[in-house]
Amino acid sequence: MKLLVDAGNSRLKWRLDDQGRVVSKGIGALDEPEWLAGLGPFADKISGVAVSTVASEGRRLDLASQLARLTSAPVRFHWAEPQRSGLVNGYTDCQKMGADRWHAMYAAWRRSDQGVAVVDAGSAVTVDYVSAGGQHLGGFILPGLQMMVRSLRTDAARIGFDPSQALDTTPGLSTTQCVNHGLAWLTAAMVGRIHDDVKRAGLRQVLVTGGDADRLVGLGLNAVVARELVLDGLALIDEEDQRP
Ligand SMILES: Nc1ncnc2c1ncn2[C@@H]1O[C@H](COP(=O)(O)OP(=O)(O)OP(=O)(O)O)[C@@H](O)[C@H]1O
Ligand SMILES: CC(C)(CO)[C@@H](O)C(=O)NCCC(=O)O
Ligand SMILES: [K+]
Repeated sequence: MKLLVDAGNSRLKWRLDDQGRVVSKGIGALDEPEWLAGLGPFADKISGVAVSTVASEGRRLDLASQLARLTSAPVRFHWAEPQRSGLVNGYTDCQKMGADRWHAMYAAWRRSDQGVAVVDAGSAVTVDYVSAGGQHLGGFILPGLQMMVRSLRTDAARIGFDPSQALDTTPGLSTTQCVNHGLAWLTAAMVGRIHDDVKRAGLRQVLVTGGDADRLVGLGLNAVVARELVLDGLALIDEEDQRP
């Protein structure tokens, strides 16, 4: 049984796979080791752990010691790579790319033989384009929804509002509306830009993952929701690396 871990900046997602079958999964927080409790019953069946993380080095080491308390199985951290099975990273310095982006892109590349856009709507939002030939054409990094809400709250003294999941993009008539509609309006504009780029680059599909995936679809993103794209790519890569 293999434990897959996607440790993002705010949340951690885990999944237990056994020969391609999902045995169990969960969500936790890096700072709160409670998530490990859900794994207790499986601990002695874990034969290996694969991790994709974009957390700081300090938190990565905390995670490593949490995992060492759970299991003595080997823990493998996977990072962005220059290339793999036909997918070519467009970064000149691949080590600088977040592992989550590479793993999501790899899963997308393996499940589609056409050009694809990969959108990860997490703490930060990332957009990456991959041509039909597997060339990473580049991407974008933007603040995520909670990050934008937080910055308005923290850095603008007179902006008091109640955040909502509103998808209304009409002009607001109160502070709360102006903020919530503004965030939806901004996201809808991003969705439009993604559609333009996809058309221009001749990509055939958009895959979206991350905590705000449904919100993007709600705002018009023409995409297939792939909830665990990072874990899917991580699973494929770890499997390939373990093969003799
Ligand atoms: N139960 C939830 N808890 C926290 N965030 C949630 C929840 N449900 C949806 N979200 C949304 O998900 C976003 C965070 O997404 P996600 O959990 O994919 O991020 P992450 O993997 O921690 O971050 P990243 O990978 O970008 O560093 C937030 O902006 C928030 O709006
Ligand atoms: C952009 C995030 C935060 C998205 O999770 C992550 O992929 C990351 O920390 N990336 C490092 C910078 C880069 O990808 O170029
Ligand atoms: K993520």
